[in-house]
Amino acid sequence: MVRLIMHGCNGKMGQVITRMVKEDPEVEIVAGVDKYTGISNDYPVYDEIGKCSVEADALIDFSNAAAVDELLAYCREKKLPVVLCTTGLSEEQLKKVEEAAKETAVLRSANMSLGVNLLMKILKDAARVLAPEGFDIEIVEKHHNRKVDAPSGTAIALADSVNDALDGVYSYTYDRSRERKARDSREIGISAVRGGTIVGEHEVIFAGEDEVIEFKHTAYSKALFARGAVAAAKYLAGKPAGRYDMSDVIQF
Ligand SMILES: NC(=O)c1ccc[n+]([C@@H]2O[C@H](COP(=O)([O-])OP(=O)(O)OC[C@H]3O[C@@H](n4cnc5c(N)ncnc54)[C@H](O)[C@@H]3O)[C@@H](O)[C@H]2O)c1
Ligand SMILES: O=C(O)C1=N[C@H](C(=O)O)CCC1
Repeated sequence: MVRLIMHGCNGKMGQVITRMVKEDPEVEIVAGVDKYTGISNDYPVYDEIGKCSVEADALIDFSNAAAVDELLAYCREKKLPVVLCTTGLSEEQLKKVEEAAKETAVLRSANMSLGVNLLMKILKDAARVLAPEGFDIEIVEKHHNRKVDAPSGTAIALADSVNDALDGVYSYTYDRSRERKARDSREIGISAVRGGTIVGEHEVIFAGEDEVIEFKHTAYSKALFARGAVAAAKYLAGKPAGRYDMSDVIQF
């Protein structure tokens, strides 16, 4: 049995995971952490990570970027493997993720779904063929009206995946309204749409002369991300310190 701490347990993802884990005989949530304590769960809930002294094998985090520094310090100190799913982390926080991974197992992924992780792999091949042929690359993402970070972590991860395949020479453009000039050939445009209850859509567009190729992933339910996060926690429990990602968990 893998014992989990659910960080952000009373948020949307935390509650989807809470329900999912009840049906899974291989995992158990032994404690939750959330600064909002107005929901009753069948495990103890602490309003700050530092107050939780419950023994666990792994921690899943779906919270808020502002909570991540304290969380990383906790996981480092306890040598607790952490599945970090919160998006919108700053450059400084990403460095702290690397530091934490020297002392405990850290799996950070902006998107826990099979489809997006496969898409990242496929995009590398597409980019290597299409970019030298002059195709422009644009990413459009759509999410629900409660999302606080933009662009999505997934959109940035998709752009990084493409850029890695192109020797990292592309820059990212998030806003075209400030300058009146045509796009540079070595840029990836990233646009964010927010509205209603859209769970998550990502389109990567390669636009060339007289032809356009589009790759699209649509998430229809948050259960998709929850399944990936629980699988990641099972994988990470007992692993040595280091950086892991979803390609370690998902066998393509
Ligand atoms: N990696 C993925 O596949 C994936 C999928 C969905 C969402 N996300 C990301 O996960 C995060 C959470 O998403 P959500 O839809 O569940 O959001 P949400 O706002 O519904 O839930 C976040 C929860 O975290 C709690 N929280 C905030 N600050 C806290 C703190 N300091 N300590 C403890 N708890 C704190 C909030 O009270 C809230 O209950 C976002 O960053 C989102 O982008 C990632
Ligand atoms: O609902 C969210 O918030 C999501 N966030 C992730 C992101 O920023 O990429 C993954 C999709 C859902």
